[in-house]
Amino acid sequence: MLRIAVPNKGALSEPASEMLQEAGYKQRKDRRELVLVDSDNDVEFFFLRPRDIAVYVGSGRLDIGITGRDLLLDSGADAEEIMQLGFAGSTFRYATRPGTAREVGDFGGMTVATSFAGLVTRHLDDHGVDASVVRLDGAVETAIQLGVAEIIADVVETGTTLRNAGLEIIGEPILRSEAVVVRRTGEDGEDPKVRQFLRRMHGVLVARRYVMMDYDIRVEQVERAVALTPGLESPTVSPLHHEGWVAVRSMVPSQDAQRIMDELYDLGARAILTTGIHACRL
Ligand SMILES: Nc1ncnc2c1ncn2[C@@H]1O[C@H](COP(=O)(O)OP(=O)(O)OP(=O)(O)O)[C@@H](O)[C@H]1O
Ligand SMILES: O=P(O)(O)OC[C@H]1O[C@H](OP(=O)(O)OP(=O)(O)O)[C@H](O)[C@@H]1O
Ligand SMILES: [Mg+2]
Repeated sequence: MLRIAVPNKGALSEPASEMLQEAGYKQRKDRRELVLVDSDNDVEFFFLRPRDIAVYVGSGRLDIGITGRDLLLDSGADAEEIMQLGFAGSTFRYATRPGTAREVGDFGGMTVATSFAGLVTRHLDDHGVDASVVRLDGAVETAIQLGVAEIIADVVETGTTLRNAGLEIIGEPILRSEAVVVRRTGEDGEDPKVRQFLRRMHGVLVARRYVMMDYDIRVEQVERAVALTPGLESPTVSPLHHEGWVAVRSMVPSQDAQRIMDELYDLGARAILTTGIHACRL
């Protein structure tokens, strides 16, 4: 049975469970459930604190886990990223009150407050900066107001939290993060259960990002139309009863679908339809 760690709280929890559900796995109905066996799929889910997931996986107690890249790197656990999941995207950045510092090189002798002490300590060392790091559990923005630190390092999505606290971002992102699947470093990449899990998750990503597009077009225009809808491998072109016309079927990125429909229409395509993809294996 494949043993998978899933975030039980926070920004990663709901989107991770939604994605697993779309991939056909059973998910918990009650947030207090800690372990869930999905015997149909031969999988056991362990709902754990996001910060602890890389530690469990790195210790070899669990096969794989879903966590944030920032949490994985902060943990220093013996685990590595094997797939990007495209949600909980954020940057990890330094911020301070205007006028305090302009770049990491100015932090010498100052104190940096963060919930990601591992990441920050490493980043300061890499830049040869001698600053102290104070580890806090969350809401680190307030550390500056209360005089605990001059600088903070925290997760930034829209930047609203920092703006509301009167802080400004300093320098380039320390890293760009998103939800990822992790596995113990150097584990066998060919484990069929893990491969199947990753294929299912990849199927969800593709189903979310693409729609199926169908249209009818005159034979003379097929090449130009197909250039607009090349699909992932090659579009299906079938004869129509109406002579001189063909039907084309192809996957297109959802975000481009309306523009492509307009362009196909201008080429003379008609009966242009898009339908959602429920699930897929490529
Ligand atoms: N606003 C956000 N947008 C995108 N990702 C976020 C956001 N806040 C946190 N994350 C991501 O969620 C993970 C942190 O999860 P964690 O549960 O520890 O914090 P949280 O979501 O802020 O919950 P908590 O309420 O416990 O602080 C990290 O990978 C982080 O990058
Ligand atoms: O850039 P923004 O869109 O404002 O989002 C980023 C904020 O969201 C998270 O905080 P959360 O609300 O989870 O509170 P926390 O500090 O207690 O973790 C994160 O820690 C940042 O503070
Ligand atoms: Mg938080």
